[in-house]
Amino acid sequence: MTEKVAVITGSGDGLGKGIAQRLAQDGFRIVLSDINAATLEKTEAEFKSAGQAVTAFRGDVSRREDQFALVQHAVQAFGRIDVFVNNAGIEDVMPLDKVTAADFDRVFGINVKGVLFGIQAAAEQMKKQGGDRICKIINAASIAAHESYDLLGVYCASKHAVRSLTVTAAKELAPYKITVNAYCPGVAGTRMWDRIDEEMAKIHGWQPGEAFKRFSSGILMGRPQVPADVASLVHYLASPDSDYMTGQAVLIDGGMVFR
Ligand SMILES: NC(=O)C1=CN([C@@H]2O[C@H](COP(=O)(O)OP(=O)(O)OC[C@H]3O[C@@H](n4cnc5c(N)ncnc54)[C@H](O)[C@@H]3O)[C@@H](O)[C@H]2O)C=CC1
Ligand SMILES: CC(=O)C(C)=O
Repeated sequence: MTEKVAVITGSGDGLGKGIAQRLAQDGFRIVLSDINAATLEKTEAEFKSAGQAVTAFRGDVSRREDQFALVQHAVQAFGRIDVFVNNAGIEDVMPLDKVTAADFDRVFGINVKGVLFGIQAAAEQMKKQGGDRICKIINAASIAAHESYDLLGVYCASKHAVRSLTVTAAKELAPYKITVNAYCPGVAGTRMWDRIDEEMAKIHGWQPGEAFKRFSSGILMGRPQVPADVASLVHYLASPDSDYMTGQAVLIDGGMVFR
């Protein structure tokens, strides 16, 4: 049987890169995608020098045509798609009374429309494959999909929307043998948290690192997470072990939010 193929958006850096590394170790052929050409090229070169089967596509998940072009690129390179990870996302740090229409559209354009377009593009291809294997769509949600935090209102609303899209897509795509689940990380020290920390410090007059420390201080496992923690869950969601699971938004946060 042909090797499986996984597409991961926002995989030039951060959690997406960690997920791509884990799925490559699991034997998937990897399609990297990111809006940032520099990190994308660097990550592709790292995968190639590790001898992994990889291709890269530069795209913006908020553009529907880019998501469909990403799927075309994957199929041209590797013939099929088994797993599509809608990982790319952005944050926004401000109180609700400061949010402009443009701020809202930027966050929802990437975090929500990006996931919707990814689901549409991936499902179209997976349906064509005819259900020969169970295919998996896996979305990045967050603890912010289960809880709502001050200064992160629009971001939290966008991640609640991702949870909802995950359930609807699971219901609509089950007849085609496509499962749809989401992973919900907690606090990971990626560039996203560097930016959140910087913005919160400006608003509260805190020292650099303080917001990250405050958010991480109650984690039961005693440390913030690293990309490999999140990638372990995505490994499971991408594997046949999760074939009977769909429509779930699973927390992987070291013990922060309990649902
Ligand atoms: N870092 C954390 O603590 C948490 C992150 N998450 C979610 O996990 C996902 C990944 O987060 P991080 O790796 O921390 O973020 P990050 O900011 O470190 O990396 C995100 C990657 O996505 C890319 N990207 C941004 N906008 C894009 C677009 N329009 N099209 C394509 N690629 C784009 C960036 O260039 C970057 O490589 C996001 O959806 C985020 O909301 C969820 C919970 C916690
Ligand atoms: C970045 C994130 O998802 C948070 C703060 O929950």
